[in-house]
Amino acid sequence: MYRAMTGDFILGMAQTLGIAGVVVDGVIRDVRGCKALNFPVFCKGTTVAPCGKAGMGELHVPISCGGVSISPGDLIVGDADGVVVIPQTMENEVLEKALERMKSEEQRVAKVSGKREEILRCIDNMLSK
Ligand SMILES: O=C([O-])CC(=O)C(=O)O
Ligand SMILES: [Mg+2]
Repeated sequence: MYRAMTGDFILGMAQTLGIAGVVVDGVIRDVRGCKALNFPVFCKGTTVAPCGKAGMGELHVPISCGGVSISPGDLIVGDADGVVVIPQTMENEVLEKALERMKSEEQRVAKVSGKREEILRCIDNMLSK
């Protein structure tokens, strides 16, 4: 069984210290308490097994999390669907593309919203590709 990387006690302290959120390349515990914190936490699952504390760790060094390389200064963005890492050097390019994508999604929804014929045309179009 995997051991927890953290639980509601440690996460509560992180929140109080002003940390914006936590991404764990592993599992956490104390789910009910973690949810009650209303603090962003991303993890692979949950467990009952407590953490095995192992030293101080390091700050401001490149890491690998979930198989993704992350350097100090990179943006970590998460929502209900998951987490992405945006390299600092690509920040503006990714933001620009994300805004374009949001706009085209809005247009796509507006085109079919409440319109049966448009929905059928849209489905035909998607299935013909
Ligand atoms: O397993 C641990 O010691 C971590 C824990 O429960 C917590 O932070 O609440
Ligand atoms: Mg605990």
